[in-house]
Amino acid sequence: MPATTPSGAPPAIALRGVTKQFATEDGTPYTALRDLDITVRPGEFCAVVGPTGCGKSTTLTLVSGLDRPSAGSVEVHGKPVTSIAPGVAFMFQTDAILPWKTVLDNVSAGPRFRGAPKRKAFDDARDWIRRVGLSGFEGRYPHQLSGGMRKRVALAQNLINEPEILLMDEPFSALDVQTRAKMSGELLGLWELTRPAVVFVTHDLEEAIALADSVVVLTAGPAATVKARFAIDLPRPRVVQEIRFEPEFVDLYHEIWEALRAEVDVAYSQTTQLTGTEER
Ligand SMILES: Nc1ncnc2c1ncn2[C@@H]1O[C@H](COP(=O)(O)OP(=O)(O)OP(=O)(O)O)[C@@H](O)[C@H]1O
Repeated sequence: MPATTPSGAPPAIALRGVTKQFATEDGTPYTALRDLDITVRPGEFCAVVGPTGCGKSTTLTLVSGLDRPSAGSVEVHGKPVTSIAPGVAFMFQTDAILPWKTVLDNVSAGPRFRGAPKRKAFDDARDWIRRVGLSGFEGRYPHQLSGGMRKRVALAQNLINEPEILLMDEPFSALDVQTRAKMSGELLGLWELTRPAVVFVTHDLEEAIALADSVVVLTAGPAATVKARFAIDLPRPRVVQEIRFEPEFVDLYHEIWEALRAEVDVAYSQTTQLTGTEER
């Protein structure tokens, strides 16, 4: 695994030999991740797929600094992650926007927290609100918005801070299929503006291929690790809703699904065995 990118800069993200164990109720450790190696270049869009419960969210948590590995190293821009790192934004499955604040106040919260003058923070927030297509909704509260609109607020709230790294944990999974495809397309357009390195966790292989420069497939847990990494060399800019019909896309889908299917089968048989045991 290279220690630097071809430009000589360290990778945006480097997980090397990472193992993560959790304590269980009976005191025995549960090994969620084992010997995990993932590197992401500055500006790279990396999608992580794997069967349910394999450790995708745990991987993001380790990069964010919200938790520490049991063994191995996690580095951001060549520096060990010891706490929540500046320049790293995290977008979760559930909305993290504040219900008692307007769209404008939510989006300007980051710059204001960092001490930007109110006027500048509001001007920048209005710019980002426009970029995510919400001009005219500055004074609305989150409960007055649709799910897709709230995701747009969350995107603006993150991107206004111009993060160098954006961690996304199934950010659009709560949306209906059409809104989800639309949001994925919009995400790519917004990503092009500031080009953070992205780690995007998803269950949806089509979404992963449509968005990413690379797709990492994790094995089924326990002790999940990287099974394979695929380069997605489809040209950009991409039209997310249409790229899935391209022959190159279909070929990649078949190739990656072969790797993923075996792990999904393992995870599924583990769950059904567990269920069977419980029912006996
Ligand atoms: N704080 C914790 N304590 C104990 N076990 C945990 C903890 N966090 C995660 N785990 C376990 O680690 C494994 C990986 O969890 P994780 O949430 O990272 O998987 P995932 O791939 O994101 O799952 P999903 O696809 O269902 O969202 C699971 O078996 C989970 O139960």
